[in-house]
Amino acid sequence: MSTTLTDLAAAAAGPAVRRRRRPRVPGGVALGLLALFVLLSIFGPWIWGGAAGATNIPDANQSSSAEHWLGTDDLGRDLLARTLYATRSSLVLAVLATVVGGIVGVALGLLSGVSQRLGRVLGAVINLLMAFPALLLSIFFAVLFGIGSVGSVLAVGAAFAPGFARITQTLTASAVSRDYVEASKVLGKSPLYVVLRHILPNIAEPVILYTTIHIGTAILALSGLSFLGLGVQPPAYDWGRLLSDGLTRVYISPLAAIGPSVAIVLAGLTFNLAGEHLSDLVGGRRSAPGTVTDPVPVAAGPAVGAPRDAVVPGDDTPARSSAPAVPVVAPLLEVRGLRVLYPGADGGTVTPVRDVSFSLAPGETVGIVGESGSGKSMATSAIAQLVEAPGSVRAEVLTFDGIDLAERSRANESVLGRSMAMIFQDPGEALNPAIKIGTHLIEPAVVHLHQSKPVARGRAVEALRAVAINDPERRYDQHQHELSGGMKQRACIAVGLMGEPKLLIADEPTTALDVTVQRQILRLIADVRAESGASVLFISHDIAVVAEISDRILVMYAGFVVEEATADELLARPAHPYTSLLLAASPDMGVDRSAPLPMLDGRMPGPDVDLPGCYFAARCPRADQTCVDRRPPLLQIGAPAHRAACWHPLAGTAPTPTEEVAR
Ligand SMILES: Nc1ncnc2c1ncn2[C@@H]1O[C@H](COP(=O)(O)OP(=O)(O)OP(=O)(O)O)[C@@H](O)[C@H]1O
Repeated sequence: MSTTLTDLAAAAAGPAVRRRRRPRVPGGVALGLLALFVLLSIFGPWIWGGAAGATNIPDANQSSSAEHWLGTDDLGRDLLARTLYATRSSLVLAVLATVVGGIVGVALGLLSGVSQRLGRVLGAVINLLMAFPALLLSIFFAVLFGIGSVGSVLAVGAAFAPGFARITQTLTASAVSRDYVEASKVLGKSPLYVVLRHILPNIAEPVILYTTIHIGTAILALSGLSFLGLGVQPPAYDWGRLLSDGLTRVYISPLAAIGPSVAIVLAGLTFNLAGEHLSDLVGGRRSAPGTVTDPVPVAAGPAVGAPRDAVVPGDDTPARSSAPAVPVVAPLLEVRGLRVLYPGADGGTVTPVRDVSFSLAPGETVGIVGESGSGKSMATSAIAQLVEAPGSVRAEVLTFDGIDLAERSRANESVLGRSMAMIFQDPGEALNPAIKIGTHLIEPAVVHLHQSKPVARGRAVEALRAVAINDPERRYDQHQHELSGGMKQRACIAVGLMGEPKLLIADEPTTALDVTVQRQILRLIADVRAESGASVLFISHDIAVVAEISDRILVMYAGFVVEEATADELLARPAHPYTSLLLAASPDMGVDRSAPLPMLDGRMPGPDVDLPGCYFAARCPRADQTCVDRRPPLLQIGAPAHRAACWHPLAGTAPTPTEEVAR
């Protein structure tokens, strides 16, 4: 009858994975019974207190009668009155024990969910404790904490804590991987803030449901302890104590034992059913998000008042900036020899990012393209300081807006939080569902620009308007589930505008959106760039999408930049065979659509593979022994801004070996 962790996780996840397995007792019955028990525990002692405590020796040990339905005890006290009176103590102790277990378990679960190392140790302890039945653990802890009400509450709480820790750990592990937690880290928030602000509100619902259900189990556990003489001690009593006393005279008056037994079973069932009903209600509520459709963006004009010359009226193509192809001013971002390393399974090292070097001028848009697993996201995570232990980031140079990102300091974190904004692939993941859109928006302004909330609110409404969200005042107070996918992504871009954005990192921002919305978002990013002057690092596996928005393009393969050129040059004269195959495989790039797409045979070497030569050699139609034996450096090929790492670049793009890129 108890609801399982899976049920709770399913309820938390939403209707898509929620299962209905059996006919349920109507929710109204469960809630009605719950209300009855609550009323009994409040008013019971007032109503039946006198009868429950009044001794009457001549009436002692009577069996059931019209006057005493459950009979009397050895002091002549009415057992029905005592059973009703004991509702308060039984329920209050059960609630206290569950709360104790909940607080301890949730704290342990949060700790193990946010710290991987601590998580492993705590996880082992939790697993060990979960191997024992809770009732057995309660008896063990009751002996440890001492006999009596306090000891039994602590014992049952301690026995429940592993279950709470397990569900919290599971929910936290899922919550910490959400993009809005990553975004919060970009803003430089402390782990405590992240836990309180982003994790706790999102796990609260299933944890509360779990608590409700466990009150029923706590009633059984505490009654069991009292029955065994380990719980409530005379003259105090609860249902377990009454059951224990009733059993001694079960042959005289069976109802003396049956009365408290029925109370225990009924109360236990009531809390379980009420928990299940709440769980259903939560699932039902989530199934009606009231999603609205994406509005057509503000006609042809730029969303944030971009200069008219940046946009051709009626043209839906995102405008490229007139920024120079090669940075001639001091770069905003300078990356040289960037590597990301993780410990491997066999004690070795895996290197998802092996060698990335590039620079980004103020106002410039650089696209990073490459097939899945080439290290695009990992490289930008390293730039945004989002690579966490056990991963480590190495770089010869890694500077942003004049600060050395290798130095972790509060001042640096503040610059990052203010000036760097991330736009993630799935806007639904990037916005915390428990927090209003407006709260997401004002955070960067309040935390990093120290603006007052009213000022930040004014700016937030303007930012929503700037990204073409209609009725921004109303949207400000809504939650993410009330917005369509395109609107959510617009809201995420608006969050980025709330600081002083100098760099927008957009990691596949259109992949999760449908095709028409994709183009609106691409255009919006181009407009935002034109208006704010921010640089953009735009990641996609789709070279056609990258080419539309970027001034320059980096092509990544197996953790290396294998080619770099202006967008026009790359499309017209790809030098690396891999780039050429990527272009040929993209149906949007003007290739003959009737011809079959060339397939890239073989697989990209994983981050655990260490090769002396070119990582593309095994799949390359032009490869020879030199490619297998020696790694090609990134060399200038033809045009000044065009570089490729290839011993045999494509015709018409002769290498210039003397101009090897300094690293
Ligand atoms: N925590 C991690 N530890 C070790 N390796 C990882 C970790 N996270 C990702 N990787 C590996 O790093 C490599 C690069 O991943 P990354 O996500 O940067 O690729 P990507 O080019 O962005 O791909 P996609 O387009 O699919 O997101 C992959 O092989 C991936 O398996």
